[in-house]
Amino acid sequence: MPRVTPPDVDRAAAARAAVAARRARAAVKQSVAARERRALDVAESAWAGEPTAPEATLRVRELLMSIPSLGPTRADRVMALLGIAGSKRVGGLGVRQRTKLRDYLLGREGRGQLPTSRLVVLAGPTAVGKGTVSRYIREHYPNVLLSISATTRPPRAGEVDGEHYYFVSDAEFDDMIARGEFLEWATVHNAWRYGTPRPPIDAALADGRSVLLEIDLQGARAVRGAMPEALLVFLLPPSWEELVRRLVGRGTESPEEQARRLETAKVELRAQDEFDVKIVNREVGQAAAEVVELLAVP
Ligand SMILES: Nc1ncnc2c1ncn2[C@@H]1O[C@H](COP(=O)(O)OP(=O)(O)OP(=O)(O)O)[C@@H](O)[C@H]1O
Ligand SMILES: Nc1nc2c(ncn2[C@@H]2O[C@H](COP(=O)(O)O)[C@@H](O)[C@H]2O)c(=O)[nH]1
Repeated sequence: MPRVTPPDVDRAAAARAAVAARRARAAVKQSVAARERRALDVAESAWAGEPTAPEATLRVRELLMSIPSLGPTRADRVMALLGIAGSKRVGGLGVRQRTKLRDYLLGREGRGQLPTSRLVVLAGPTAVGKGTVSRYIREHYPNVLLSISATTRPPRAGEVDGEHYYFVSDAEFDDMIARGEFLEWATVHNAWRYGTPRPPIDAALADGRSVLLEIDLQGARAVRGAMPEALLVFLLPPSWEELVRRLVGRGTESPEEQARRLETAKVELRAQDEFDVKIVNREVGQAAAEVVELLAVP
């Protein structure tokens, strides 16, 4: 039997402590995984059983908070991202919300495979400030990847090709459609065509980087169809009167065009509940910060 000298005793104790710590960490991990699995089981049995069953009457917030790493703040944030109101009960969720919650809980189970990036789509009525908020993000958050659309509209003063848009001819736009290069495209305000090039988005997401698109309502709907995992954000004005003030104050449209856009805006505002998250653009910096926060995967 080898003699154990004092330094060896220290080393042996340290090794035993390290093994114990590893085991404790593994046990904690297992119990977290078990509680995540349990949260999913509770949700599934709520949806399979009676609406009055205890699982069904449980609030989604409480269900989420049964997961050890989710405190009240993170649970609220997850609910906002999933588009679930704070008061909702598990059994009261609609089909789409159930799918989102299920995907979220399933994603947590295999945390290793959970995506680290996200596609966020920012849309909203004309003149609400989509362009202004996007510009603010471009200037103040250089790490955010903003998709650059192609458009057949001519550049405005100060706009740079390849930075604000890819300014292309009608024929070039047709070619891009034919080559299947767009994630979505649309004719906006009955005037020019705009499209989101898909290859840079696929590359960024595969690389673990989130991407922000600032597009119109038709585009947002098309993205939802093509990539249901995208997060759709609707930018709202503080009031209808303020929206009119912004459109008229911008002074880039004729009175006839303003009237036409305001009619479209009424239709667009009615679509707000199709979106996962709503942000009111009261102050540009604040709205931009809220959008940027959504680009991080919780
Ligand atoms: N938070 C805000 N407070 C006050 N004015 C704002 C705010 N955000 C934007 N604006 C102003 O509102 C006007 C419209 O903004 P912007 O052009 O960004 O809208 P948009 O949603 O991109 O419009 P469109 O879809 O018609 O291109 C601009 O004059 C802009 O300076
Ligand atoms: N469907 C898409 N809409 C887009 C895209 N890029 C921009 N837009 C929207 O167009 C209008 C007008 O933009 P403007 O810069 O000419 O004022 C605005 O609502 C944008 O959100 C796109 O790729 N697809």
